[in-house]
Amino acid sequence: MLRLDDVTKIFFAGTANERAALQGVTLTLEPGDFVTVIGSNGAGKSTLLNIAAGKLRPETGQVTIDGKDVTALADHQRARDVARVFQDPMAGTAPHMTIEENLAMAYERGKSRGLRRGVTAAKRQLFARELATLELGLEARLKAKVGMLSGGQRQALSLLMATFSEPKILLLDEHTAALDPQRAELVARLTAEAVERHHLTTLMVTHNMEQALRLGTRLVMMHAGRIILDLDAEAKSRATVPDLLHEFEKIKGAGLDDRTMLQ
Ligand SMILES: Nc1ncnc2c1ncn2[C@@H]1O[C@H](COP(=O)(O)OP(=O)(O)OP(=O)(O)O)[C@@H](O)[C@H]1O
Repeated sequence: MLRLDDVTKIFFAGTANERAALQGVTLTLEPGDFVTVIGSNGAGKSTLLNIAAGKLRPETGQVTIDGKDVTALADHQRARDVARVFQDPMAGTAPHMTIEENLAMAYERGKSRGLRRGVTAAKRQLFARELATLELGLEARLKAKVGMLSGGQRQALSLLMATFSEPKILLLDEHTAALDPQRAELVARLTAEAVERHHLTTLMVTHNMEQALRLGTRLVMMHAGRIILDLDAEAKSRATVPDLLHEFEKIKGAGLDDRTMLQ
């Protein structure tokens, strides 16, 4: 469903600030794969998502979605196929619009311009049904402005907006990191349910190794622009946080000095 072939991304090439963010990364996600991505700061995780989303173009390599070469397509040209939830709960929703207007916008995402916009009675019913799955009572607040919601409620809504129109690829960029532990847990549970319910092909970046092991069907570890570990469902189910730390330690050579991995 999603294929990255030998993808390289270099920032400030040929200057003293040159940064090889991705170095020959090859990754294939089959339909329904839910891959969690971990790695130290600057490992290339966000760049990987940006390349998949079309926010960035690779210097070399190819990106394929559902058999179609999309390497040259910008993010808005992939909008029908790719949905994304960011770390910042404010990023995925429009605060001055109501819950139902936000959902209507997401519903129309990537559809042809000729389609009627706005909220019809049928859509309102659909939105209420979808909101009820969040179990946050938002189905009774369809006309509330999104800016009035808490960070956790807003992130749950962002997740719903990204998933209910069933994109081919779902990209989650540390989407629980800015929430308190209880809300992070809720959004993690909602993520697992939505991915399962819609059978979504998903890439999720997280700094939380325990979460990376618990969620998803496959785990990828990155370091210095490369994939250094790729665990399938079976290997992932047996792996522990100390195992992951050990792998990371091995690649870094002299002991673990990146505390951001320790969560
Ligand atoms: N827009 C950019 N311009 C210049 N350099 C960049 C840009 N984006 C990323 N980089 C560099 O590319 C490398 C990979 O960054 P990236 O953000 O992908 O890492 P990451 O694994 O997501 O890190 P973190 O966990 O800290 O978010 C880093 O060296 C970073 O400084």
